[in-house]
Amino acid sequence: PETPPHTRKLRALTLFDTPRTPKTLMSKLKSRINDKSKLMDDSEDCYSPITRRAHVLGSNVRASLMRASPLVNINPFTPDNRSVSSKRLRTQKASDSVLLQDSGLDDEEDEARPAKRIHLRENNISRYAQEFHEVGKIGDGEFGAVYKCVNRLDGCTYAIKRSKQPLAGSIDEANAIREVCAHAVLGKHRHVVRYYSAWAENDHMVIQNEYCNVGGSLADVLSENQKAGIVMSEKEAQNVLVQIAKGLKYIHSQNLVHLDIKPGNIFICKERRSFGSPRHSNDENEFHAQPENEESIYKIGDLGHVTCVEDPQVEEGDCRYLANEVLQENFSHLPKADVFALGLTIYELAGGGILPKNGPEWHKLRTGNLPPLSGCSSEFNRLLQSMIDPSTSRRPSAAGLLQHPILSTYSSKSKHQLQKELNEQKFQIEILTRELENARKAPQEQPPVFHRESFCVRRGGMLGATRKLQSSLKGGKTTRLIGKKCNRSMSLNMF
Ligand SMILES: Nc1ncnc2c1ncn2[C@@H]1O[C@H](COP(=O)(O)OP(=O)(O)OP(=O)(O)O)[C@@H](O)[C@H]1O
Ligand SMILES: [Mg+2]
Repeated sequence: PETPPHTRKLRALTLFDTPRTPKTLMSKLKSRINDKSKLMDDSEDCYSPITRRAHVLGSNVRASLMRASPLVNINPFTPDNRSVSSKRLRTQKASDSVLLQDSGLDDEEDEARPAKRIHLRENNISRYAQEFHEVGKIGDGEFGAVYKCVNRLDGCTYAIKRSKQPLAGSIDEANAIREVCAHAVLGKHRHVVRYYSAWAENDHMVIQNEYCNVGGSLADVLSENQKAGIVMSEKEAQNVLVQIAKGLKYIHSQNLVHLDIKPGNIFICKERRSFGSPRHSNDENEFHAQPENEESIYKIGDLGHVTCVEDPQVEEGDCRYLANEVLQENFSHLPKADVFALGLTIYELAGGGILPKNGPEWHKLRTGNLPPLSGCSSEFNRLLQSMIDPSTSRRPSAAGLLQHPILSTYSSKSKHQLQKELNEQKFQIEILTRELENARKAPQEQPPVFHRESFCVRRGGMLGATRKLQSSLKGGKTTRLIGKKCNRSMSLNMF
């Protein structure tokens, strides 16, 4: 290998039969040792950063800080708080005297606010049993167990992740809070698992997430395929690659990185193909056998390792997918470490076999030496090879991957799909035109009535027609929009 890993780390790597890297193991060990002492003086721990700062600021400022800072955690991943934390980083480097002269109370207050203010045990509201009906366990990870649950009130199904160990005061607590913060910031993308809420019960973190209805991860698909002697087709592997690259592109656009991309952290949803869906079933791009009206949506989950690009707090992920530069503690190109992990994930799915946790095979992969997949095209093999290139500058970015010629068919709509969508829109326009004619002919005192379809078309770009309809609404007398004179089957959700 070009850059041999640190020998101490290398030795430790071979000692444990676990995908966790030595750094993770050591930090866990340390946290357990520290746990007892932290538990003994919890209140001081909670406020110690404030107290420390307050000594510098004087008693008046201390009093204001205690009054002004609400007891809430600070999400380190929101853009506002990221700028505060990088500011904090800069000011830490400056001398204390300069800091005191330059800062007003507001700045001092921002800097003095610790990221973690509420400890899990202070938030012990029992919700799980009260609010959810547990259907069954759907997964088990290093950190937590995941249950399929139905919310008693809204009747919807969720995946609820509960930490295995009591967390208060441990490093796992910080990680759990990090996972929640990351979810709260990133939960708005089709290819990232959606977050609903989080709370603590008996020192355990509980996270309520979107339930990915296949009820497992790509690791489960992989092991089932391996048992059955099946290998995922190149087209399906490309489909997974595109979807996860889209999720990563979004995460990276927020200046965050996942750092634990692997089949076990990619969850699957089967969705009905919606009206105007970009996927299509009857053309040459169909990639696998599943009912025509269903498609697989792959989502990035398990955000327990997410960190900021600018001020990274790196907790290494599974060592089988770990880029060498991260092991070497070079954190200057972290998004490319996600691309590396994705490359090996896809390689494994497409028949590359079980990945090594250490040893010469592990190092060989880190030199960019990827044995070609026999069932796949040379172009696809080359693409995977580039994703694990030892040079981060030669590795494509997540956004760059989506531009790759062999993947572009998955990233854009086909001619067939565009034609289909155009026909659907023409049909909707025709319906709206007729309704508009009828509305013009109708007697003045009758309020205009819109079908649900009208609304759909308005959203589809029928601005002119809508303006006419709006003006006919304004011009009329004050009318009851919903009720007495309206046909019950009509809908008026227009504005
Ligand atoms: N939202 C979800 N929908 C469906 N299944 C899920 C969901 N979240 C988790 N699972 C299942 O639970 C398993 C463990 O979840 P997750 O990876 O979040 O836990 P973890 O303890 O953080 O894992 P790790 O060992 O990677 O640290 C997953 O591999 C998956 O099978
Ligand atoms: Mg996981």
